[in-house]
Amino acid sequence: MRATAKANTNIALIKYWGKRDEQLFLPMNSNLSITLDQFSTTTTVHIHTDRKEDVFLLNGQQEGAEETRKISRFLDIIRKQTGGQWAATVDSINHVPTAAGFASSASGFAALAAAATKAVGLELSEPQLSVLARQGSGSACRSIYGGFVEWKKGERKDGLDSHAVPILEQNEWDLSILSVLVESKRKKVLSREGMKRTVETSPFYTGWLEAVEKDMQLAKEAIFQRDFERLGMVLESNAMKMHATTLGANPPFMYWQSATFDVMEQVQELRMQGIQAYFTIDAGPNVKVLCEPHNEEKVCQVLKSLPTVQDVFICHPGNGVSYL
Ligand SMILES: O=C(O)C[C@@](O)(CF)CCOP(=O)(O)OP(=O)(O)O
Repeated sequence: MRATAKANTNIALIKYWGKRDEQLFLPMNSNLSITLDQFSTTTTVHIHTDRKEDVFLLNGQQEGAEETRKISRFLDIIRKQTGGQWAATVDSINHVPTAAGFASSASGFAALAAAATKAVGLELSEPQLSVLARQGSGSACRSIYGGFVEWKKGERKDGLDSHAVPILEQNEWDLSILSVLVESKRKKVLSREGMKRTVETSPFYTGWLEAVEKDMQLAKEAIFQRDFERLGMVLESNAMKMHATTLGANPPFMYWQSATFDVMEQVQELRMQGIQAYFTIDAGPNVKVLCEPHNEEKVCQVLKSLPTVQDVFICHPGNGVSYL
């Protein structure tokens, strides 16, 4: 038995930042993303009943014990549902620009959830698939759907109501998402560690939780009204608030590096010139700049001209998980 699935990565516009349950990957707040049409993972899962050990191949190379254990822990969730004794060979290819600092855990676990359940004949609904992908990496639950996606935080302790739901299909509103790769000087604090430390030690975290629900409401209204300026203002403000929380953590940390500031300032300069562009930043120095398609070339050319920008990748809203 085998199956292949493809999932695109996604960019959060309203951030998932903090867990209320570390084991089940349950978020403190609802959040919102755009699934991209680039940066995908294609995963093939082969099922073996004559073997006990899982094998994990990433971009053609067999991964070591630590990475394979993460995959096995995830597959154990499915094994518990199917009951059967089986092992898997997981063969994943990440289609992300080489040396690009873009997280592929979102597309990786979404593709794995889809391919593995298909391979063992476990028919899940999209919400159930999203609940499963979430347990690999929280943001992966959003990549099950395309376009604009909301991850509802849910209230249940078992997390069955904490999954993504589609807000707008990718062909209902075209935007340009420019992924800006900047020089990266130091090892970043991984998002899982970053949000844990922030929740546990930052006095600014309660302010984040008070503000994010309002940001969600404003962002959804702007999306339904196709109001790019209003969406841009709230997504940029939300990213700033998320990163502000890390400054109050103990020990404090900051994801931004000098090149990050160069891009932020350039985006604000573009707005001074009347070009609507807004930025968001995740757990690293790279910046994602959003603009309307008619400004895409101009914004891309200006960003590429910055000496500390290494590359710019143009994306648009993409589709959800698919089976090949
Ligand atoms: O994507 C967002 O909403 C915001 C972030 O990217 C900001 F950095 C966090 C993503 O966290 P993820 O990698 O999903 O964590 P996991 O559940 O611990 O695997």
